[in-house]
Amino acid sequence: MAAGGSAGERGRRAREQALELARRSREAYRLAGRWQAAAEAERAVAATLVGLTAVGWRLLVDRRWPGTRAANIDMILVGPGGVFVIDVKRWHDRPVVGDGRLAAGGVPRDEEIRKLLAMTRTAEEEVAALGLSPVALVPVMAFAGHRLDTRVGRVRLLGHPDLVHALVAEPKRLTPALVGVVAAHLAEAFPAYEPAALKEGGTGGPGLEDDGAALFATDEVEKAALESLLHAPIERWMTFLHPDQVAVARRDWSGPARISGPAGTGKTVVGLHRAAHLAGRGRDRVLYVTFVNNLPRVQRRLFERMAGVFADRVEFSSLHGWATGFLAERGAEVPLNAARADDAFSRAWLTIGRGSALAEIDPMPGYWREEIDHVIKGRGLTSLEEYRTVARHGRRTALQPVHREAAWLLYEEYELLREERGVGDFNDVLLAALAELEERPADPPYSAVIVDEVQDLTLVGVKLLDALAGDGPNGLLLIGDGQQAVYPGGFRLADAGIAVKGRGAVLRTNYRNAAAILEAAMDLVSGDPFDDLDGPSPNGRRAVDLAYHEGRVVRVEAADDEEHDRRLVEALRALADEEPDGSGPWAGAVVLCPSRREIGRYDRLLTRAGIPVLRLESYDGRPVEAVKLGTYRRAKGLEFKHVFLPHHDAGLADATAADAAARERAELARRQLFVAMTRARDLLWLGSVAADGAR
Ligand SMILES: Nc1ncnc2c1ncn2[C@@H]1O[C@H](COP(=O)(O)OP(=O)(O)OP(=O)(O)O)[C@@H](O)[C@H]1O
Repeated sequence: MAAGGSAGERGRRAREQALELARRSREAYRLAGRWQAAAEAERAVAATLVGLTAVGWRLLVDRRWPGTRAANIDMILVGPGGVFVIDVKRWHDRPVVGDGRLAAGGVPRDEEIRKLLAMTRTAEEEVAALGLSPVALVPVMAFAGHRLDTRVGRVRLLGHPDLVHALVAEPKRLTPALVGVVAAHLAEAFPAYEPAALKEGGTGGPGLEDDGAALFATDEVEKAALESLLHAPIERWMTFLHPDQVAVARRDWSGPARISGPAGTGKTVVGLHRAAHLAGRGRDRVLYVTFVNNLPRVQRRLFERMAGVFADRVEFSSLHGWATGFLAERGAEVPLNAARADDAFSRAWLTIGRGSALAEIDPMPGYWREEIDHVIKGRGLTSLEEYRTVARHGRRTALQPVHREAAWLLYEEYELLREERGVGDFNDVLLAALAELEERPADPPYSAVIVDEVQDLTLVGVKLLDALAGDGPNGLLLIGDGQQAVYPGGFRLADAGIAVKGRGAVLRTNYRNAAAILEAAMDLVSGDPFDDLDGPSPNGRRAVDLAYHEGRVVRVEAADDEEHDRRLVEALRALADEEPDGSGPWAGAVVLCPSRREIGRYDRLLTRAGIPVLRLESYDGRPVEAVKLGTYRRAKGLEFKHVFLPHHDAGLADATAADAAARERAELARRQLFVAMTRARDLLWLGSVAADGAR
């Protein structure tokens, strides 16, 4: 067929489509005219919005607000961008927003905002049963006779002429099928208003000039719909969760609360939705804290995509980052210098530790450094008397009084040498922040503090965040899983004086890992008891449901290091053939190593092989066409499509060791490897070298 012929055909189809849209819009406009009860302004707005129904949106007009006798919701519009709860205003005076408040003609109009938010919450409750998160609902105040595009908190304020463009430009959340489902559900929950109860409105249909307006609206709809195609759809969980997850995200807790559950069960996802929910309710900010440094960056980015409107109300920070900033504000900085503090410890070990009773239990200094970091300083102990009797949760060695005395002496020597050097360690930062906060509360306070990966915090860290949040309703939320603790030595919430009884939720469906991957990871730790903040758990085999998806575990046993590394590079290169969607072979891949020592080696190996590398320290969750590289600890809370663990079993060598310190080390190594393995969604590559060929 000649080219001109097909262009002619396309032109004919475009004209037909335009005519169809114009016809539907005119019909819709006539229909709008029949809403006798609606005020003129509402009809005009409805007539504009109804044009969107030609491109798959659903519009519900003048609906009853359940639970009230006379109140109505002007409009509920459901489209790709979510659910818009619309209140139409015809104000003579121009609406003005200042300092987060709405006014017109010098009169505050906050009450109108409050009413619209209450309506939106009712709609939220209704769609929560479908698993729709509150972030997908947008309260909109539409102003007839004004031009406007701004916000008060989560409420969008739009002039009538600005409506369509703004609503269509919202990022896509719902597929056409979901639009239908959600709209049908809302139509049932919010029945059409009974005519008897309606106020009198205009009677006639639109005049001729209005017909023109309707045609213009159609053009606008087409243009806006086209523009919306430019917005990539965001992930499903950013809008739809399991209804139980939505319930947890929206739950009212009368005091500190806790979300737990095994790896990959959506704890962070629920935490992020809860942050959005709480940010939408109050004027104060929400603090979202984790232990790992780079995780807040990734979480902030996810949150911005999921609930951008609240981005300035939720602060994402690492615990130490927050504490450092707080101390700086107070002019009470701690001269943190980890390297010089390490040096102070090494000296203390040489002079006091090495020759003491401690060497009977573990002759290596690492164990005792952890004892100081996680038990003595981590719990904020201030006297040997306290240390003598403290329960060392999570540590497997039984210390006799002589060992506790020796450990305390080592601690005192370390403190002395550290202070002589005029430097602080990470614990000093938290201790100073806690002391500062106890003396003078933070101002302005946060309405809520959400702590993710709480199992990795020290007792002092948790006390600090508890002091910051207070014990009011919905103030403190602790999210975590003791099975994934990657640091030794834990605590019980009771030690921090935090009571969460009756305020807990446990998530049990793993949405991340393919079955084979989860099975392999679970096998590794199923025999290990672990501590889970409110008490010990006898073994590591836990009941988890799986949201099915395909994936595999590849085990490679090489004869020597050289072969091992060669096969790693081959496996990474092979990804290039497996990515049919053109997203690039390496964007979803990570190579993880047990400690920093191995990182340089793999960086060089991959770079030499021409594979681009991005260290996890610099990763912020954005898709980058490079293999990510980092330690098991750095990978906390993250997930990747393909996870490669070279020499994955090298650290498990003393798994059968007889003495308690070695057993504890082996247990910790298994837990760290477990965390690394459960980062994998579709492919887990486990490299090892036959015993006689190992490095
Ligand atoms: N309702 C859901 N529907 C689909 N996917 C979901 C749902 N909830 C969570 N997910 C997916 O499960 C993955 C794991 O979620 P998340 O990271 O919140 O789990 P987690 O419990 O915090 O994991 P971990 O403790 O291992 O860090 C997320 O990538 C998300 O894509």
